[in-house]
Amino acid sequence: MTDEDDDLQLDPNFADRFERDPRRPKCQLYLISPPTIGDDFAGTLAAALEAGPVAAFQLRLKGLDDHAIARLAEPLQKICADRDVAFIINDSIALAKRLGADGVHLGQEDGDAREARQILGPSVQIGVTCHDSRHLAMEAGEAGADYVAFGAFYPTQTKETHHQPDPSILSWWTTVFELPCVAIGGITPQNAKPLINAGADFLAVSGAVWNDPDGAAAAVRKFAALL
Ligand SMILES: Cc1ncc(COP(=O)(O)OP(=O)(O)O)c(N)n1
Ligand SMILES: Cc1ncsc1CCOP(=O)(O)O
Ligand SMILES: [Mg+2]
Repeated sequence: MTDEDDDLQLDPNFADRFERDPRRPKCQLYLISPPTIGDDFAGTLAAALEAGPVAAFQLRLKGLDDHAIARLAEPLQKICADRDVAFIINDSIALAKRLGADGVHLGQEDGDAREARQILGPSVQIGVTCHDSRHLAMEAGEAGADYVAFGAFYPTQTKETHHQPDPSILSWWTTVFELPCVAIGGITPQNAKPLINAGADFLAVSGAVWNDPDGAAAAVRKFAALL
């Protein structure tokens, strides 16, 4: 929450009374890559994308420079394109431009959505991390983002997190704005339902897919059964 959020009163029971707007598209799965990948990842990704509907795949590799990420991205981008899955680059507007990615995801420290729009053009999707802040989300919307991301909703091993929104932020957002919202952070097939019911347009998931003991494809099927 930012200080500005204090001025925006929100009833904590809002999500309980909320009914998903039937005119809004159904909640969809948005896969986030593991922070490091091995040679076998392309096969795992292809199997995951074929196991059920996936709207988007974000390449989120940490500890590598843009050149190294670009090399790893090439086969993964093709796997996504062949299956009509949006290929999103994390963190770097320049890399998204260089690869001709379908989108870029920007954290609060990763650059400005307006600048991204200028560089990437009108048809590239721009997502912005908004943590647990309605204020940041409205700012992102005004800056021209294509989606806002709230989280981390649940504890996660994938990233050190400092914000934990209540699902009611999704209900509030979808009641007030048409712009899609993404829920992220520790989401599993077991804990996803409150986020879907609260109005999330996308569930962004990493660990619960790539670390599922039954395999990533089985994990996608488990999510697909809920959506
Ligand atoms: C869909 C989505 N939402 C949030 C994030 C987190 O982005 P950021 O805050 O920049 O943190 P890093 O992912 O860069 O560690 C995301 N990547 N995707
Ligand atoms: C990148 C990110 N931003 C907030 S939580 C998170 C991690 C998402 O991964 P997981 O689904 O494994 O919690
Ligand atoms: Mg980032």
